[in-house]
Amino acid sequence: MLRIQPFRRLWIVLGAASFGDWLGLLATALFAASQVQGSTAQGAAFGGVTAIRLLPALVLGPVAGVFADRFDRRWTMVICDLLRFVLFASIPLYALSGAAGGLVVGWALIATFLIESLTLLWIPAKEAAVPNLIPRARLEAANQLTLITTYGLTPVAAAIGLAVLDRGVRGAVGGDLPSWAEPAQLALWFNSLSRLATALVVAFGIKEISEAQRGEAERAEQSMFRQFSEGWKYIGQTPLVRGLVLGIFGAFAGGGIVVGTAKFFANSLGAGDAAFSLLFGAIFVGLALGIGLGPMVVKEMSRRRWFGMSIVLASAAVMTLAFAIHLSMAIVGAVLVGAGAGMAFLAGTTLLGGEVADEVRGRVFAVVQIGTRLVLILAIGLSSVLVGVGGSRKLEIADLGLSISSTRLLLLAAGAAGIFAGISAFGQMDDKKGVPVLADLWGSIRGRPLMPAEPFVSAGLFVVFEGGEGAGKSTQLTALAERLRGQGCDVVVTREPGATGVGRRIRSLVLDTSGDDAPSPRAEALLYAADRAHHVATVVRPALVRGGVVISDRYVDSSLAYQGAGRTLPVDEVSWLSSWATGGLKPDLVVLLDVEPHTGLSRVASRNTGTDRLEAESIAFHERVRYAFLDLAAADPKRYLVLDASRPVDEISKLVVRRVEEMLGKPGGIVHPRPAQGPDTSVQPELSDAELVTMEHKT
Ligand SMILES: Nc1ncnc2c1ncn2[C@@H]1O[C@H](COP(=O)(O)OP(=O)(O)O)[C@@H](O)[C@H]1O
Ligand SMILES: Cc1cn([C@H]2C[C@H](O)[C@@H](COP(=O)(O)OP(=O)(O)O)O2)c(=O)[nH]c1=O
Repeated sequence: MLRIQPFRRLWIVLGAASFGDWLGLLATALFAASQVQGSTAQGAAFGGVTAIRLLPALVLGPVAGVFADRFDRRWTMVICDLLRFVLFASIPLYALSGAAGGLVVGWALIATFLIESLTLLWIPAKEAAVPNLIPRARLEAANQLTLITTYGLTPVAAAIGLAVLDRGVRGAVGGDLPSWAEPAQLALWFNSLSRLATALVVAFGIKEISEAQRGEAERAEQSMFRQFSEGWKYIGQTPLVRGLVLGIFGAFAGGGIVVGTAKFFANSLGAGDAAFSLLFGAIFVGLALGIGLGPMVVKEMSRRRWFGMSIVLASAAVMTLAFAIHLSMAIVGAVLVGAGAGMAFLAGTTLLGGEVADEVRGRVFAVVQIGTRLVLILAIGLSSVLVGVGGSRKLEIADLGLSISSTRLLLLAAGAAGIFAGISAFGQMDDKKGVPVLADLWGSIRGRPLMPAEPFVSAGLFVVFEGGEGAGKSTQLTALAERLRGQGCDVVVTREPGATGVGRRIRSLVLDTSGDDAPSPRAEALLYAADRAHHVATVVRPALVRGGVVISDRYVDSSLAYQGAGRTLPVDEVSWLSSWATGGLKPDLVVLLDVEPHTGLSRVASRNTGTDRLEAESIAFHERVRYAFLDLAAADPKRYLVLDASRPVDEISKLVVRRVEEMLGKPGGIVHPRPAQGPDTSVQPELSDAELVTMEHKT
């Protein structure tokens, strides 16, 4: 990642800036703690600072994103940072000037307000710019790096730095610090300088930010108000963005409730302040695990699905907290809450960056940023109030001796609400509709995510004949086709391999070769799959769409039996390959003509057409093939008609015809099987421009 120069530069300066921010936060906290006594006063101080941090969001929030989309993002960032440089430095400078304490505090509050306002303009510009600096496929890794730096490395470094600084300086000067060297002051100096550095680096070192920003012309044309309303329209009308926003807000509301109730929750476990810190630590460990290891676990899973699932995981973990009766349970729950939240955070940021078009990205990020602040603070505030009001009351459930505290009820409710938000977000943005969720998750973890079935509506009937050599497939197939044609059906008779031009060439590659020329087992499997892919795309699907009856001599099961059982390739891999080739198309009916290999092979021999490469295999090979077919039929009996192929031709064909006519005659038609699933070919779907941005530009 760091080999991409503009990104590297941005990462370094942002790391430094984030270090400064954390330093400032910690130092301010230290400072505040030493200044005020008692929980009420601390609460008031907290409230005051919170209000100051919230106010800019309310005032500036609506336009912050328009700024990032309308103006050059590089200059937006540079100007904001230069102003922040001045503002940060002004606080300790003013203090040094010897002004009265009250005035210094007053100016600190005003400067904080201004700095926060600038931050609100700066963040959407930065967030919207980053995706343009990196290839889409690397965006997730970039986000991982940034999130770990911002929430993992720098806060720890800041805490250590502050402790060392404090001790070191105090030790050196023998206890009494000159005022300029107080940690809070030093943090402000550092902050100020890091902002200057960021401004310079962005201005001179990352010109790419301006170059990559598109939509120059229309930015100037549209009025700001128009851009503002279009941004909202885009968010409201694009299911992906709607889902993301909903999910992120849900997650933050849940997180807020957890934070708001944490103190009481620790008490309800009968553990003290140490438990409180442990639980918080556990959440952080979980966050780090989720962000650091999440992508490795789910591998190629659809990021849209991962996002929804992570929110459900975090919320379910919040619910388990409600039932935790022991600290150890609560810690496991807290790790899971963190892991789910971390994964959702990573997936969400990556989706926002990668799938929201450049022109509106700033506005979308602004809404997310400001919305999350509001939701978080509301949730923390409301839940602390609720817990405070209801905390003392405990409902004793009869003889069980269980008690329900309002803390736990709140956690339960938060978890339930989060699950609801996760599921609705999932539904809004699912890019693999119809693919079972748990199977997809399991497949992804094993490195083989399932594939969404190709959109396709079959109006016809797809019948496949399977069986060993000489079982009588061609004979029966011809009989069935004649019968149906006689009834006026649109019948397409086809076969694998070799029904198409491409297929005929593949067929001769795979069957007419021998010795050193013969394809190896894996090559053979791929050749059959290639034939099948082309066959399905050009013959089978079009006929089915038209409403025809397609009758095929062999299909997927032959690969499973011959290449899987016969050649002993892993059957699930062969199956996966076939469903990739066919886009998941399954037959409506498989007629399996079961025959002893001896019988079948002797019929073929008496046909006197010579033997192909597979017919020439050993009897043991053909035995394996036969039992593989029978196993497949046993696993899905409804879809198979297994017939004893040693019976006379007419007897067999009567049974086949009866079954097919039954299927065709049923009012309501045929119940098509659910498509088979194979590998996911659309991991991060490259959306077309039309999907990417659905804003019309009417003049
Ligand atoms: N039920 C049956 N009983 C006896 N012989 C059969 C039967 N079905 C087919 N045959 C004969 O067996 C040979 C192979 O049949 P064919 O339909 O070509 O099998 P496949 O297509 O499965 O290889 C042909 O000569 C055919 O006439
Ligand atoms: C479709 C398919 C066929 N085969 C083999 C089975 C057959 O031996 C051969 C060709 O099948 P087929 O055309 O049915 O030959 P025949 O008319 O002699 O029965 O290809 C596979 O091994 N895998 C496959 O996926």
